[in-house]
Amino acid sequence: MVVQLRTAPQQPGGMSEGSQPKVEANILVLGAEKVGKSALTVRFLTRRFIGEYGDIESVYTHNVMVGGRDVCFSIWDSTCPQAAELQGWVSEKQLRWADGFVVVYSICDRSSFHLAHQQLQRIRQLKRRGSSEKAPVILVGNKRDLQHRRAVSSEEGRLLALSTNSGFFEISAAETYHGALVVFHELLDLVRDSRSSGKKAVGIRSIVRSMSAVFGRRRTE
Ligand SMILES: Nc1nc2c(ncn2[C@@H]2O[C@H](COP(=O)(O)OP(=O)(O)OP(=O)(O)O)[C@@H](O)[C@H]2O)c(=O)[nH]1
Repeated sequence: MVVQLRTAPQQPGGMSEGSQPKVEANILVLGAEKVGKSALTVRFLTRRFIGEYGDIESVYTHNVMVGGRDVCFSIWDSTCPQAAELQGWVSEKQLRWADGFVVVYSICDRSSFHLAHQQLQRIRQLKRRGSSEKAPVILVGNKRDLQHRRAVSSEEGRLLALSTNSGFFEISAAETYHGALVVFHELLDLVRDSRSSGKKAVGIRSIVRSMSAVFGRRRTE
């Protein structure tokens, strides 16, 4: 079951105050069990770290101003399947729903890093509908405050992000709000970039289509 939660009242209509269209972004938060997916999400939504979180899968709707633009985030805080053979799995439904992905591992848990790798590969296999662009992804190494229990080096995280064309941050959802903020804002930038390059590609495709339609017609005349 996925619960829908709203953290701030939504404005009616799709336009923000300055008559700029509202930006909407569906963000899927993935990762192994207990890596801090909910802690990261709740930190971003409320600025708070509450320590213990339920294991109910939730989609939060959150309206916020980013760089003067009205943004509506829908954030799906997913749960990791219990069965070992399903753990790297990301469903078709999730992949199609999301405009961008946050893949979280714990720097203290090497198996969560392996799982993050599998999930990144699965996301990368997806050819996005209507776009040749890669899906925007941020890889997050969480629990940076637990340096004495570190099992995954920053370098390994950075290399994995580089090899999968993802952004990368190490953060502590427990210690600061800033890390969570940067993750979601950076991902929003990537989503917007990918949409505008998608539009350019569609624009070029439609020019090519019109030209071939014209030439095609001439050939048959
Ligand atoms: N020290 C430390 N603990 C953290 C941090 N983030 C989360 N935790 C703790 O890690 C545990 C799991 O956090 P959750 O946010 O519930 O993790 P999750 O990935 O959503 O868990 P599931 O949905 O049950 O898989 C909790 O006890 C949190 O308090 C962090 O940055 N540092």
